[in-house]
Amino acid sequence: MKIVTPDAMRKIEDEYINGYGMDSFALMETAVISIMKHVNIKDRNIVVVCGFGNNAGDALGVARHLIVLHKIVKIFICSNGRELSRDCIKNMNILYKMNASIEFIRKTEDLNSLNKSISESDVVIDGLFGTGLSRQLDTYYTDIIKSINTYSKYVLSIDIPSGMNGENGYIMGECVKANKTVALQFYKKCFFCDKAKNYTGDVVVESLGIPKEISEKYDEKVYTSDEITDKILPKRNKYSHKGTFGRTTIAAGSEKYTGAAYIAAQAAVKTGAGLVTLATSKEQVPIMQSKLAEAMICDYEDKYFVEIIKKSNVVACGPGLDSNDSSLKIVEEVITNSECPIVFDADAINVLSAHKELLFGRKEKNIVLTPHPGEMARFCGCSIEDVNNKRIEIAKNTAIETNCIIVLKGYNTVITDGEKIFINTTGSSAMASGGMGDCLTGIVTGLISQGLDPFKASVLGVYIHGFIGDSLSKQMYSVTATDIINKISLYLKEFES
Ligand SMILES: NC(=O)C1=CN([C@@H]2O[C@H](COP(=O)(O)OP(=O)(O)OC[C@H]3O[C@@H](n4cnc5c(N)ncnc54)[C@H](OP(=O)(O)O)[C@@H]3O)[C@@H](O)[C@H]2O)[C@@H](O)CC1
Ligand SMILES: [K+]
Repeated sequence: MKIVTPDAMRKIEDEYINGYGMDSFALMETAVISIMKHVNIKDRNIVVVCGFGNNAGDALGVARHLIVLHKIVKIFICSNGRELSRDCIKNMNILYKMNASIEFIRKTEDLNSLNKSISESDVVIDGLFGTGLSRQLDTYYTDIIKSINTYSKYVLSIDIPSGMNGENGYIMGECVKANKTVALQFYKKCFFCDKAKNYTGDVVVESLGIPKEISEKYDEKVYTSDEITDKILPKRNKYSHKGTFGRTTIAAGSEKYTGAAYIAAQAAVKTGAGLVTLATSKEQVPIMQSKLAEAMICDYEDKYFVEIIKKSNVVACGPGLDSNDSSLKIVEEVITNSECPIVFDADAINVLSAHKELLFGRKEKNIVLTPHPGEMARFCGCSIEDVNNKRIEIAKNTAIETNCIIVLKGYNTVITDGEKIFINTTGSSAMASGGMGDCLTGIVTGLISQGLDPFKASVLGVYIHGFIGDSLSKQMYSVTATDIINKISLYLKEFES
């Protein structure tokens, strides 16, 4: 699904109303009806907190429907003297005719009534600000938001939790902590920023029926990954043989780290890569030979290592490497001897941070870097906090700068080729365990090996990795990389075209 900025949303709405002749109040009523689906019919006492724009207009429409359903509804308008939007006034006038309870919050003392009503309510409908919030809130508004957060039992936010900047997720002084956010028509970009989940609660998107040709015109090329993950895995032809599914080399492991190489190689095997060779350190060879039944093993010093890279359809490099000179040599060998796609992970990315020039001058955009925020920060020369605050921008700029595909891991992994951006929606903290990144590298590599282009393989690989984790975590308290590996081929069936 598409993800939009407030600016794009405004343009889409404007074109629909002013270009196509859609009635703005009818559009607001569509929003109202879709928000109503998320109000628990058992709730009796409802407080509706409104600002003065169209977010408030939506909230007033919701209030009207709730009154019709015989709910006890208290409406608070928090406009701080500002004139209400046209459609907001329309809804308010209908409410006056219906003898609805409407109070204006004008001064600090008025907050007492708001606090009391909220504490007696089952649910608060938050219609203070939506996509229109553009600057820091003053104390008039931060006090109202504090009241909601202090006294409410349950909050349903309309479009965006009030106080969150729809573009970058910044908290503009204070922000409503919603239990659920009903986003209108599209996900808003802010939902995928660091810590947004603490404020949005569960997010649901409700369609307003805006025609696709309008939204495509203002496409900012940011999507959730389910936009392309459905049925993109090619069907396995019954006449295929192991060569059909590609030759994969995994350059992983060092004297120091053992498990990562095994996990990455085994994940590639289980994803369906045809012929997998693990190149590893000399000390690891006998151990890996006994552990990996379906992969061939060689060591980095072997002359076979370069030969196999040259013959490969995809190479993965990095899991369990060390960040020393011998790792640099391995990374150089991988890059200089291959035209095929490469997936660089872990210490290979750390090595490349100091040797970005190795990434330049490739004919095709077929290198995938899969950093976690720490590796991304090192690669970009910024702090982890910077990365977390601007995940989408940093991933995109790095993709443009390096001509690589970037998979910035973490909650809502960002996958971008510098043009399109996909944000992953699968996976959870149940998967926060060692080896998960190595497993992901193996899955992405295994998908590329079978002919998927590196960008699609990255989007699908991240999605499947989290999807399996989510499914397993319904029955398991924590999920390990081995749990995922054991289930990959079973779950991949669901993604077959
Ligand atoms: N898109 C769609 O298709 C549909 C959208 N709909 C709904 O409309 C919502 C957007 O409505 P909106 O544009 O009227 O803005 P809203 O969020 O109500 O804010 C109100 C005003 O606040 C102001 N303001 C900004 N910062 C401020 C601050 N710090 N402190 C004080 N004031 C501040 C700013 O005005 P300014 O002061 O800049 O003139 C702004 O205009 C959207 O989220 C959705 O719920 C649906 O009805 C139907 C279809
Ligand atoms: K809101």
